[in-house]
Amino acid sequence: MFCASKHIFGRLAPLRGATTLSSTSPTSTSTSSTSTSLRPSFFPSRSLTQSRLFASVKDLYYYNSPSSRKPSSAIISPDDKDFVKIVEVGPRDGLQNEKTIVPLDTKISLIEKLSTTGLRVIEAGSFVAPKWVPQMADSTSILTHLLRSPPPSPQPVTYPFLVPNLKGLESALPHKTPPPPHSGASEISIFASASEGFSLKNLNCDITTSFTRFTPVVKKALENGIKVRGYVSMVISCPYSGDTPPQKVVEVTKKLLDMGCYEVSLGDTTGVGNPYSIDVLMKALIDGGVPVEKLACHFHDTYGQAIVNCMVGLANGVRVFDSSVAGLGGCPYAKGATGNVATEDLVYFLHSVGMKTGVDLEKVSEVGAWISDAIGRKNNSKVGPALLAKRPETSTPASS
Ligand SMILES: CC(C)(COP(=O)([O-])OP(=O)([O-])OC[C@H]1O[C@@H](n2cnc3c(N)ncnc32)[C@H](O)[C@@H]1OP(=O)([O-])[O-])[C@@H](O)C(=O)NCCC(=O)NCCSC(=O)C[C@@](C)(O)CC(=O)[O-]
Repeated sequence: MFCASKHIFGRLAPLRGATTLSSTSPTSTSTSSTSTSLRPSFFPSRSLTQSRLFASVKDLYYYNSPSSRKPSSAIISPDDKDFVKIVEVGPRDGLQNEKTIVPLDTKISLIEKLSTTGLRVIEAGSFVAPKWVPQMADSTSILTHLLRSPPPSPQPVTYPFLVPNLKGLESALPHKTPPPPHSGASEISIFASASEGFSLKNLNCDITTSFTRFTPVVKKALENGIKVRGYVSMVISCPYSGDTPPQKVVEVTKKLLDMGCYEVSLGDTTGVGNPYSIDVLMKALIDGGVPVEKLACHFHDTYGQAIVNCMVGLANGVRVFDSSVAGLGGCPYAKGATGNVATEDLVYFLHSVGMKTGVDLEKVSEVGAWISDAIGRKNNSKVGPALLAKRPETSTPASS
């Protein structure tokens, strides 16, 4: 049977080298019909990138025979060459922007239900200042619960927590004294910005200061055996600072990797990216020496481009994608930003091109329906409701 990912890798490697984006003059890129968010002024002329992009997409679909497009929800090894890791961010990114505080029991139920779906990474909360993000104030209780009563799951699951500073790290470290005793988080994420404006809004400091604060956090976390993931926000454009130069993303990504992050997730926080701008960014990162296997894509779906942007990430060799069940979410400091790409839609897409996630699409769709109902939100997944609507009426819903 034809292997999709082999050909994506195999054929894209020469493409990357062969295609030179030489027309980089900002003046040559501006036309009256293209808004800045579609083609940021830092970005090169469209035609060369277009041919490269179309070749990548053709690789992804043309060479993937229909026989390989089977749902793959069986438990599979992360070492499988077609494996794509999904980082479920619903309980954190998905809920952090909810105005009404979601009860702790609902958050824990969400994490427990997600744990049964085959997901291997579920971001469970964040140790940030409660006056800034009150919705995440109960994250210590969530960690304590997960450590005391690990959710039953058919596969090993990691539950990372966001940490902005040393005070946040204290909550993630093992506690020997009550209340409450716990043995610590196994993974944290630090979150930087590629734009000064968002850094000031989100972290209350500029990018340089944020790194001064991250340095001791990463050092202490690693000393305590805690893995550290990095985020870069506003990788395409920022509502406060305008378009983000790809080189700035490269610089921030490299800093995060150099300081000890094992993986960096690229946040299109406001979902303004499109296949063109994402492709240019991917090329800048890869050509800039960032190993693609250390990258993850974290795309919000504000403009409905998240799935196609994930396809561009996949075609460039990315094998880690962040998503949120039912497309929950938004960012408290990015006005108008809506949720991440829905996990259900991402899993459907990945399976359709022959990649393996280990995620049971039907089960995760049930969780999406349940949480949307539980918090009174519209389900932003397209696939979940469509799939569940096709089920025979005798099926039992997940909410029972
Ligand atoms: C970074 C700070 C803390 C600076 O906030 P600050 O106000 O500059 O900090 P401070 O050191 O001056 O402290 C102010 C108060 O906060 C407390 N405090 C201070 N730190 C903590 C902590 N860790 N945990 C609990 N409490 C804390 C501290 O104790 C003090 O309490 P007070 O004396 O007033 O009672 C603040 O700006 C903050 O919490 N920011 C987080 C904002 C946030 O969570 N944003 C959303 C997540 S990022 C995101 O969604 C993007 C992402 C990752 O998904 C990727 C993408 O899509 O782009």
